Amino acid sequence: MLEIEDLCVEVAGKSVLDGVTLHLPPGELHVLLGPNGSGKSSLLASILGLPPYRITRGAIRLDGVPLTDLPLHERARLGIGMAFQRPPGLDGVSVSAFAEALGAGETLAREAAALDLTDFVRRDMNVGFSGGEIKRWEILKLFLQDPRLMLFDEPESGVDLEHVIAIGQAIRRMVRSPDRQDRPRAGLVITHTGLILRHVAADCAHIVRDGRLIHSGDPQTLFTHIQTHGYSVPDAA
Ligand SMILES: Nc1ncnc2c1ncn2[C@@H]1O[C@H](COP(=O)(O)OP(=O)(O)OP(=O)(O)O)[C@@H](O)[C@H]1O
Repeated sequence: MLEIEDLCVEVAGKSVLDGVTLHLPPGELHVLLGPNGSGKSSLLASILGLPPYRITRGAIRLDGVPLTDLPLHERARLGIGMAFQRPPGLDGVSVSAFAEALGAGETLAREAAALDLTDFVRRDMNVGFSGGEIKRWEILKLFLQDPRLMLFDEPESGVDLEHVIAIGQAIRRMVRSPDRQDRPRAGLVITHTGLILRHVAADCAHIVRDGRLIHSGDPQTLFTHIQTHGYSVPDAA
């Protein structure tokens, strides 16, 4: 599904990713762990094609299709979607109008209830939403967009414990189910707190440090290791 090979990325003249290789098979959910400023969000932004991240070496492929020269809108058309950490408010674009434009009215009714957002459907997207409400809406937005490759930037940060369960279950439901064309999905989740790990049944975790992917392994084992030893390579700890 997603293949990242030897990826090097610069932003504002500074190297933020240095030789990252990561393979995400169809149907799987992987987790990115790492200290602040290590390059996790830069990796998601580079997959989606957000400016100002500049790929200087390496490749990103979705089902064998090279992405590195494609603009953001073409990557979105190929089926890449992201739940953003700090999305802007969109005055004049209501949640229900957005869903209708995507032909996803039924999905909105069903998933808004699951994410406790039923009362939000007439409101403008992210306008006046609290921090936790934004996080839930970003998950619901992905249900409406129906991407194949789902990127989640800290989906549970600032979310109360009850809604972390709803978000985790929604992520699991989305990633484990096929898209509307019956194709398998895959997901990549950034987490600091690890709370989401209890609910998403991740297949693999990767530690990113100083722009490098330094270790991959079982998510719960790596998270327990980090809580005790920090973001070191487990074998060397
Ligand atoms: N637009 C930008 N301009 C300048 N520096 C940037 C820009 N975007 C990212 N960086 C820098 O790149 C480095 C990696 O940032 P990134 O957001 O990818 O880290 P992160 O691992 O997601 O961190 P956190 O856990 O704090 O969210 C940081 O030092 C950051 O300041």
